[in-house]
Order: sequence, then C-alpha cells, then structure tokens
Amino acid sequence: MLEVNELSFAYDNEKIVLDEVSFRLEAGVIYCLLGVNGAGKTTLFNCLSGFLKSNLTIDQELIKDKLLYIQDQMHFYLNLTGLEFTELIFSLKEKHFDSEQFDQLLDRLKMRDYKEERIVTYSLGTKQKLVLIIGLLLDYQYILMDEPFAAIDFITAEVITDVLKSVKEAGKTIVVSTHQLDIAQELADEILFLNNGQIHQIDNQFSTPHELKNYIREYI
Ligand SMILES: Nc1ncnc2c1ncn2[C@@H]1O[C@H](COP(=O)(O)OP(=O)(O)OP(=O)(O)O)[C@@H](O)[C@H]1O
Repeated sequence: MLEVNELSFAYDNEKIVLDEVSFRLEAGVIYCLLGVNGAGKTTLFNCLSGFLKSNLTIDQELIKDKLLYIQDQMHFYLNLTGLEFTELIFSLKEKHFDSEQFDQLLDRLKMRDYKEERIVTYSLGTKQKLVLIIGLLLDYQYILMDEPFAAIDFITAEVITDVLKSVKEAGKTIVVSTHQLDIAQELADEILFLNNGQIHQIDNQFSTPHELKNYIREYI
C-alpha cells in the first residue's frame, strides 16, 4: 500500500496546485485520476515519482524498483526498432527480457507487424502501445500512467482496458489519468477526482459514464 499524506505543491510559490492532498493506493486496484485541464494530474504524478520536489518524503527504493511512471510525452530512439528499443530499456534497467511475453503482448495489442519496424515510422498511438507493453513487461508494483488513452482508438482502448484489468488481478496498483469518462467508468475501481487542489476519492459506483459526469459536475 502507498499512503500519501498532506502532499502540497506550488510552482515557484505561485498558485497552490496540490493543497495537503491525502489518499491511499492499494494493491490490486485500478484508480482513474480525473480533473479538468490544469487541475494538477501531471503535477501529482511528477510529485509521486520524485520528478518534482515536494513535501513528500520519497522512498528511493520504491521509485527505483517498484514504481513506474509512464509519462504522456515519451522519448524514443527513433532509429531503433520496437524490439531493439525494448531490449535497450531492459538492459538499462538490468532486468530479464522475456521475449515470449513480449510477443504475446504485441499480439494482444495488434503490434506484431511493428516489432521489427523503426520507431520513426510509428503513429502516436503505436508509440503509446509500445510504451505500455514495455511498462507491463517491466512488472512494477505501482504503475502511474498519464493519459495513456489519449491517442488510442476505441477498439484498442477496449483491449488495453482488458490488459490493465488482468494486470490488476495479478495484484498490481494502477493509476491512470484520463479525460475519457467512458473509459474511467469502465476501467476504474476507484475514482480520484482532483479539483481546486483537493482530491476526492470515490468508489466507482457509477453504472454509466453519464452518472459519473453528473457526479463530478457537482464539484466543479
Ligand atoms: N512547469 C510549470 N511551471 C509553472 N506552472 C506549471 C508548470 N507545469 C504546470 N503548471 C501549472 O500547474 C497547474 C497544473 O498543471 P498540470 O499539467 O499538472 O495539470 P493537468 O491536470 O495534468 O492538466 P491537463 O489535463 O491539461 O493535462 C496548471 O495551472 C499549469 O498551468
């Protein structure tokens, strides 16, 4: 379990983005992080992963070995193929690369044809899928994902939703930020709604995206 207590953050002492935010992340749970543009979702991820210095005490072991942060803007070596890039990440992280599991995930996300293609030829959504596959293969306990569905078509989004649910069943903790309420309502066990520097943690009791939207509107 990861417990965050009274996390506060402001950029250059300007407006407070996170105002004594507290919440817990449990094993085997998917959280969807929601909030309007500029609410502070990326800032929260950056604080949790130690990219931004806040009042949070960062557990270095957690950051290094247990927590994976998949940012919305990823950097690639564009001249490498998907396979080469994945192998490079694994060698940098000094982790064993399981090529069979890699192939299975490529198949599941309809990525097999891209395995030997250079990343420069990938579309944005294809790059996002590669990052997701690498993230899942790295097998971290906590996976933070900033808008992983942003460039993903709805068919692939369904596949990714299923993949994330099976990762959750394996006891991982997943936090996904998204603006897509249909995905949040389908995917989340719990909603983390960020608004005016505060987090509202809500059970996903909603049977339709519309219900979730109406609930959130009450806060804004
Ligand atoms: N490097 C920065 N310097 C100063 N202010 C920043 C910086 N990055 C973000 N902000 C401000 O902090 C606030 C939170 O931004 P953040 O990017 O965390 O929001 P977000 O919820 O991820 O937004 P979006 O949904 O648009 O991606 C915004 O007011 C933003 O303008």
